[in-house]
Amino acid sequence: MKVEVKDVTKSYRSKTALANLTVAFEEDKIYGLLGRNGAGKTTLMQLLAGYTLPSSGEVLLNGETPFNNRNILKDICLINESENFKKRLKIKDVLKVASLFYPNWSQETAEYLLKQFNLEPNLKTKGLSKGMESSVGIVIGLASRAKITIFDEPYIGLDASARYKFYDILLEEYETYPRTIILSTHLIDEVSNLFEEVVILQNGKLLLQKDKDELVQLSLQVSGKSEVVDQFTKGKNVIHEAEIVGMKTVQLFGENYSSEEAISLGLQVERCNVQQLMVYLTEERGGK
Ligand SMILES: Nc1ncnc2c1ncn2[C@@H]1O[C@H](COP(=O)(O)OP(=O)(O)OP(=O)(O)O)[C@@H](O)[C@H]1O
Repeated sequence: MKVEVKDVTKSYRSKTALANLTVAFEEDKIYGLLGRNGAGKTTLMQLLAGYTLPSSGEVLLNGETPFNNRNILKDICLINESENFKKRLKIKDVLKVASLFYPNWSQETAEYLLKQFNLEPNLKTKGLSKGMESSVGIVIGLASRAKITIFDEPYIGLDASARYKFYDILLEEYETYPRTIILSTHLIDEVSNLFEEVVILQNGKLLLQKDKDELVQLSLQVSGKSEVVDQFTKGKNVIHEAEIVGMKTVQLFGENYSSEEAISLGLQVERCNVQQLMVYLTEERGGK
């Protein structure tokens, strides 16, 4: 399913959450949707899932607007950080309701995942811990097999081992039944291995959209004696630097910087990771 966001602005009274945003998502890819607090990620995901309408511009899924469009919404599943299940229902009833909504629903996957997350289907959702609620959301998201599955910080309250279980199962599921997965997260280090493409929002605008490996290849981190580092980085696009007692570490971004020259100068060289790039590229001091 083709996802196009065309020149979308979304305002809440005086606040502009998204400003003339144009971005597209391809079929069957895992996207990392990243950005600082308030960058507009949740707003974008809610627009994609038809929860709300843009103030201007268009959100199109296979050429149709998702808002109030059952034909399209059956293929989109958005799991939020705070899923509000009807408290009277048992877990199995919540899953039943979801299964009626999503035509590709896999009951087998749902049952497998319940076991993986140690969820007893007869438990009422009323008494669930935060982590268990998150697990139910994850079960729904994965078992829906919706063509577009969106997770907005889905693991609040999940401990590290449950989160790693989620990442493993997500990848397994994706390999068996490819779909478009959009993952918004602040735990970038944990999740970035899953991303094929990275979309970074900043102040409601698109800062960059790139293949994850290409993104990392465009970066270079060099460390060593300050004067040698300065000699190497002169004229290059520095996105961050830190200096302690005559030693400097500098991150560069924007070109396929050759590591050979830096190594020949005796500098230590490595690529930046996605988390570093998100943080440094969105620093308000304009990158420097
Ligand atoms: N319902 C709303 N009413 C008023 N302002 C809102 C509303 N929803 C979002 N905003 C504002 O729009 C901006 C973008 O918010 P959004 O939740 O989309 O960002 P985000 O990137 O998901 O942030 P976070 O990482 O903190 O969850 C923020 O300034 C937020 O305060």
